[in-house]
Amino acid sequence: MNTAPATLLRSAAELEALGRAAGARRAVVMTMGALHDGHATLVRAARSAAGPDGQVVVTVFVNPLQFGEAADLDRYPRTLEADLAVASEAGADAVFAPSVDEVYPGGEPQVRITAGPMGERLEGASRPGHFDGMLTVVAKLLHLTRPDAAFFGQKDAQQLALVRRMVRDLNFGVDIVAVPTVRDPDGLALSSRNRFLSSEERRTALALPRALFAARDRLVAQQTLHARARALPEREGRAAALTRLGEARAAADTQAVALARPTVAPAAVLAAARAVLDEAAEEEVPLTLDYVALVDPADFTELPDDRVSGEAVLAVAARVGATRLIDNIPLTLGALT
Ligand SMILES: Nc1ncnc2c1ncn2[C@@H]1O[C@H](COP(=O)(O)OP(=O)(O)OP(=O)(O)O)[C@@H](O)[C@H]1O
Ligand SMILES: CC(C)(CO)[C@@H](O)C(=O)[O-]
Ligand code: BAL
Repeated sequence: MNTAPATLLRSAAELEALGRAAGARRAVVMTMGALHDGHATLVRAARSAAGPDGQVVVTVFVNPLQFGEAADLDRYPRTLEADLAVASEAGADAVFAPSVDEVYPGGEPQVRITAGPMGERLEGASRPGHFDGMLTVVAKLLHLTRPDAAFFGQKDAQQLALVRRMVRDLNFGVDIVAVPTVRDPDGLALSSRNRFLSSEERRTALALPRALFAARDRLVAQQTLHARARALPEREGRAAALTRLGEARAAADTQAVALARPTVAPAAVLAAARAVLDEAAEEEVPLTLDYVALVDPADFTELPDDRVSGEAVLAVAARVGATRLIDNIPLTLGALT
């Protein structure tokens, strides 16, 4: 791994001058700085995709266009020196950290990318204009860095889906690579905003991953039960099924339910998550739920209750104190294969 210090580039001209060897692949990781191990994981993935002869560029830019509340923009952590060290350690060759004037020399751009209907759902509904601002800067940074591949975290699942959609709809000709969410050992997804949480707030915030895991466990339990029920020979009656499974009488009824309804419906997955979130709303340091939704990963529309198979994302957003956090988990509905 390349642990030489990454070159700090402050302007588009410096980025242009970086150049690259003929045929060398360039991989880009876009960030708003305050780098943590989630970002480092993206950089390591980019490094291994680019290969030793390729080039990895990390961008660090707190994009005013994607912030609603001025306070959120003002207090966003800015830690460039530490970011350089993290990016270098993870294998970046260069860190492009332009000023706002460098990115928007003519002031706020008049022509922007519009995220469309997907940009108005969930995060888009809570942060109006956020996704237009995000896509506009991602488009600019793609033009400035001209990578073969760009790496994005699954933690910002709706952002990832929108970037994919923009690249497809507008023929950007770049590979978008998704990296799974990196979590602290207690389950909390790493996020630059976690540093604002007091220890009590952090305890409450753990309801986010707990809710997601409870929903996943509910789904898997039902899928497992159904798979076991299906595996029993048809001629065996319910009594024999009971003996085989070594379960109590109630289990036979559950089996009948499992067979009648082959998998968990969206409402049941959501109910498992909601139960955890409702409890957290009653804590002394409470969680204020913004949304919890089971959505289609392609367009972030909510799944109807009769959708019992296929890919899904369970997404949640909540405030704890003054900090707003998001998290999600990918799920596969339907019978175990
Ligand atoms: N825990 C994580 N696991 C994987 N990828 C992550 C994680 N946190 C952030 N990323 C990804 O890093 C990239 C840059 O994200 P960003 O700089 O906004 O960091 P962040 O920690 O999400 O900050 P915040 O949540 O406070 O905005 C995005 O593609 C994002 O999805
Ligand atoms: C992609 C991004 C760097 C654009 O500002 C930002 O939204 C982020 O850090 O996820
Ligand atoms: N992490 C996504 C960027 C934002 O919150 O503005």
